[in-house]
Amino acid sequence: MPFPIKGPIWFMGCGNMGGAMLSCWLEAGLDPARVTVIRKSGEAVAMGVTVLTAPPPDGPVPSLVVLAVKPQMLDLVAPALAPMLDPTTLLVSILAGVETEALRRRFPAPRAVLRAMPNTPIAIGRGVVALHGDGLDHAGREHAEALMAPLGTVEWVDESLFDVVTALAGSGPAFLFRFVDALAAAGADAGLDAAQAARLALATVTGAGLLAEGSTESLAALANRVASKGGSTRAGLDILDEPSALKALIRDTIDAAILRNREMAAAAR
Ligand SMILES: NC(=O)C1=CN([C@@H]2O[C@H](COP(=O)(O)OP(=O)(O)OC[C@H]3O[C@@H](n4cnc5c(N)ncnc54)[C@H](OP(=O)(O)O)[C@@H]3O)[C@@H](O)[C@H]2O)C=CC1
Ligand SMILES: O=C(O)[C@@H]1CCC=N1
Repeated sequence: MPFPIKGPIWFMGCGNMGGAMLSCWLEAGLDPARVTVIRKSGEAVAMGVTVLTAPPPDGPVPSLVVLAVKPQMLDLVAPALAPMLDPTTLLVSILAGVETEALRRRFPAPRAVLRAMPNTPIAIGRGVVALHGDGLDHAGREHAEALMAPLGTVEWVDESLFDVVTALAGSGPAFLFRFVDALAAAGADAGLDAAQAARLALATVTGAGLLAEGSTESLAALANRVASKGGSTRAGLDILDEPSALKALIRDTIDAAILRNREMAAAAR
């Protein structure tokens, strides 16, 4: 399938996330000659991609700009970038917390603004990308979905819930990595070799995720398949299922992340 957007494509910032998005798109057939990356270090990205430390002063207006700097850098990069855009530019922002209105104030020209919240597994095309569009018609939404499809699962979310989806899916991989580490550490504390425990914990989580993905059964039913009545898994689940245990811990974790997203949103307003 041809890349869904024609014309020049700029990345403002190309670190963990910008870099992963770009790799996915190049793998999906994007011609690197169409891409300009603007990044502080000027470090090379991929063969054929132009890398600059400031927006190109002349040349064609970009059809697509991906904002992929840290939210705190927004006001540093916006003044030089905004005048280079016109109504035909699709502005995509992956900045946590920063709302459409805050983007529009800094980038008044683009007709369409797309907020996207990816997560790090996009690097292998198995991420989650939550989207909220402003100024997109039906065709524009279809283009946005096609643009993000190589990255993984794409879902539209109302902007009022963007901080929540950022906490759940954007931050989610970090929370899960901690869980896997905790599983491994508990195994090691109980006597397993630490490296072996780490391998087993990761393989268990990967296998369980794939099993759940391919199953029509609920997660509760899948857990019950592991836990025989009166058996050892049930004894462990009884600890996790205490009202003040896992659910409360995860709720506090997600709430803390949501709160921080809201603080960043307020700062950008
Ligand atoms: N990490 C994650 O899991 C997720 C992050 N996000 C969002 O993605 C955005 C980027 O995060 P992430 O990729 O992790 O961050 P990184 O620190 O990896 O990347 C930031 C990029 O910004 C560039 N940059 C910094 N200052 C400037 C400047 N003055 N001019 C131009 N470029 C500059 C850096 O350039 P250089 O590389 O040359 O130093 C780098 O390429 C954030 O807004 C974050 O909220 C969203 C979802 C998930
Ligand atoms: O921690 C952050 O700010 C971003 C948001 C989602 C993942 N990383």
